[in-house]
Order: sequence, then structure tokens, then C-alpha cells
Amino acid sequence: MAVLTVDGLRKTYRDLVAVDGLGFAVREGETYGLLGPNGAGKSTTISIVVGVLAADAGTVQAPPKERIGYVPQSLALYPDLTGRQNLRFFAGMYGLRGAGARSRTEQVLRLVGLRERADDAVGAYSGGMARRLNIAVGLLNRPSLLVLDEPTAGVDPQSRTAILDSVQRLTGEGLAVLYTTHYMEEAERLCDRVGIVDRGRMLAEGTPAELGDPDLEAAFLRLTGRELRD
Ligand SMILES: Nc1ncnc2c1ncn2[C@@H]1O[C@H](COP(=O)(O)OP(=O)(O)OP(=O)(O)O)[C@@H](O)[C@H]1O
Repeated sequence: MAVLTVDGLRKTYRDLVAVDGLGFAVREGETYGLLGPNGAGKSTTISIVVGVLAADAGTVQAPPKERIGYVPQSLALYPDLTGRQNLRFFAGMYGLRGAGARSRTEQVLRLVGLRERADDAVGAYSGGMARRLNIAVGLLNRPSLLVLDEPTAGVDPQSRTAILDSVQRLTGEGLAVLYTTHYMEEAERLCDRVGIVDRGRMLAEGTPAELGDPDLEAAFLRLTGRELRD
């Protein structure tokens, strides 16, 4: 069953067409990788899916906002509070209280592998730990769709592995995940299906094995070209 269906999506910024008739679906228990070079329209698409940006045309069928866990590229955490205090604060914002808030906080800490560091101030966290805490915040409200925008950018292999492991555990429980990354080998390992986009259009879609010849990076470069984008 599709948790998210995007059809004919279009968004322009003045005369720039950022998203140009994009369509894809993410099913229950599936990790879908939205891949594309810088400026392809991924972040714009994600912003529309999570409801922070309005489309010019097209449709998005998604869970209600409170059932979407959105983890943006930029961190939204309080550095002076501990990891656990941050989670308790955001749990309160979601309307979780008392024992319910406490037990959910402990569950998400465990899911991202941060229980042992939960009482350290977030300002002292490594980049990878902060990313994992940001993901934990996105999980607090038991979303049915988790949207991860480059969650492993600039983190060390340990945190990257912890992040991929958590995503795999979560999809095993039925969560649908929309994922962006510039690391093709990561998409190969993690994503059940990928969509390669450029200039706001879907160029190819399928499993990494279907698209990758000889691998996903080669397919990506063949489809999107070698010209530098930024
Ligand atoms: N607020 C904005 N105003 C004007 N143009 C914008 C705005 N946001 C994005 N764009 C442009 O829209 C296009 C798509 O950008 P978008 O950020 O969606 O791409 P992306 O695939 O997420 O790129 P990246 O991999 O760099 O995050 C780009 O050409 C970008 O410069």
C-alpha cells in the first residue's frame, strides 16, 4: 500500500522550473531514494510533501502532518540541553506527556543508538550524534512516513552505519521512508527503489539493481551527465 503518492508535481520560483511534473510513490515498509545532482529539485519536492511549501500544480497524497516525521538537513536542536531533555521538549510539543513521553523518549533514544550519551549536552555531541538525535526527534510522534533529507552528509562511518541500521529497523516495522543522499553506494545498500531526478523531472525509476549498470553511480552519471552543477 502506498503511504505517499506524488503525481504531476510542479513548482516554479519566478521563471525557474524547480519541479516539472514529478511523480512517484512510497509504499509501506519501503525506503525510496530520491536521487539527483545539486539543484535537481529534491528539497523543493520534500518541502511540498511535508507541507511547508505549496505546489503550483499536481497532487500529493500523504499522511496527515502529525504522522510525517521530517528530518531536515539543518539541525533543529538546543545545544545547552541534553539529548534526553531535547527529546522531552519536542515530545511536549507533540502533546506527549508524563509516562507516555518518558517511554517514547527512551524508545527513540534506543532506536538511534544514543542511550548512553543521552545525558550529555547536545553542544558536546559529534556531528553524527546530532544527526541521530535529529532523527530521533522525527520519530517521536510514531510517523507512518519518515522523510530524511541527506541524513548522512558529513558524518563518520560509525554514525552513518548507525543511521542506516536504524532506517532498516524502522522499515522492518512498516514505516515508509523517503530518503535523499548524494552517496550512491549508500542508496544501493539502503533503498528498495530509487528515482533519479534532474531539472525537476524523473529520469529513471527502479530498484538499484535494475538501474545500476554496472552500478548506481555509473547509471546516475549516464543519466544526469558529467557537467558540474555548483
Ligand atoms: N527559495 C528559492 N528561490 C529561488 N530558487 C530556488 C529556491 N529554492 C530552490 N531554488 C532553485 O530551485 C532548484 C531546485 O532546488 P532544490 O533545492 O529543490 O534542489 P536539490 O535537488 O534539493 O539540490 P541539493 O542537492 O543541492 O539540495 C535549484 O535551481 C535552486 O537554485
